[in-house]
Amino acid sequence: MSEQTPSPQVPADFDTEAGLFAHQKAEVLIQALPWLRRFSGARVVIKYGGNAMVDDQLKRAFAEDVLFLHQVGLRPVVVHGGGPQISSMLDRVGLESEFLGGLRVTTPDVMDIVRMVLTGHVQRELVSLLNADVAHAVGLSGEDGRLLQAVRRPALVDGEPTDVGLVGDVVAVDPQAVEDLLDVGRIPVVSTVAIDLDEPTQVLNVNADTAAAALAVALGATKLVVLTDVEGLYRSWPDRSSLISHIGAGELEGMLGSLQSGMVPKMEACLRAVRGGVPQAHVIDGRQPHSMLLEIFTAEGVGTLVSPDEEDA
Ligand SMILES: Nc1ncnc2c1ncn2[C@@H]1O[C@H](COP(=O)(O)OP(=O)(O)O)[C@@H](O)[C@H]1O
Ligand SMILES: CC(=O)N[C@@H](CCC(=O)OP(=O)(O)O)C(=O)O
Repeated sequence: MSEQTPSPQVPADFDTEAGLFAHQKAEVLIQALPWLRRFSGARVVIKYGGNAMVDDQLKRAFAEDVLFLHQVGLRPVVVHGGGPQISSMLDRVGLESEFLGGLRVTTPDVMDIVRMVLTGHVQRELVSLLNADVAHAVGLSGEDGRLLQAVRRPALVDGEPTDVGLVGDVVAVDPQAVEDLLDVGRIPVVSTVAIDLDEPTQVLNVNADTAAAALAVALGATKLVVLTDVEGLYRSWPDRSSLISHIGAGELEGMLGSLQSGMVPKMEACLRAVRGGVPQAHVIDGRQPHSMLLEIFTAEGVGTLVSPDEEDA
């Protein structure tokens, strides 16, 4: 039997898996250098939405990106969602999933499931993926060290405040538990279950986007990156030609009233972050493998960048 030889059409310095020549690989690395310098030591809060956790391969690519950031000297903090995962578990146990004004109606039974799915399932899975080779990641809930403190809030339905049960707004953050982990080189993975400031043994269900923004502000993060299941913010959703690559806080504030569904808390979160002193907030497509690396290490970036207006800066 004759030995297999590489096809003569493929040059020796071409990596077919990467689709790059050796000199192109070197170029990619060189181009990343200014960004590596700029973000060395920077805290980056990454919000990983439940809708972006589409399949195992994408989740692994997400973990690789976080580990890459950590390895090259950034300090990533992962805040995860899990809305679809909560809905699916509620369905399995025969409880209803109801949303009012974008917030889940959260009875005590639903709250038990929210806490169980976020801290016991989604967080554990992400921590395991991040620790597959080296033990860097540690999971915590907003309850730990009173990290996320919330007060109960109603939903707005046709402008009317409507009770949605055990749902809160994060009004205060004690970032010490996260700081402690960062100080010893860990990657914190945060589930967004908050404590009720008015009744500290009670827990509240909070939107993961707004919790991530509050944490980014409290940590003095350099960036908030929100991964979701669209390319970014569209000016006239669902017109795919209307993707906004850069928007200032003032203009975004003017747009908030016209946004729909999941984009409302996401863009409110970006606004809250930049108005709270985070220099850049991004919404990027979590369905694209390695979108986070493209956003952080290329001049073009990807998705939608929200920056503070001059007066906020
Ligand atoms: N202007 C807009 N631009 C982009 N997406 C929008 C817009 N308005 C509404 N959406 C919807 O918001 C969704 C993202 O929010 P959501 O489903 O809550 O994501 P996640 O689970 O990642 O938090 C998109 O998939 C899209 O259907
Ligand atoms: C109050 C409220 O609605 N909380 C959300 C929390 C999870 C979340 O925000 O997850 P995503 O980021 O995947 O949307 C919920 O129960 O679905």
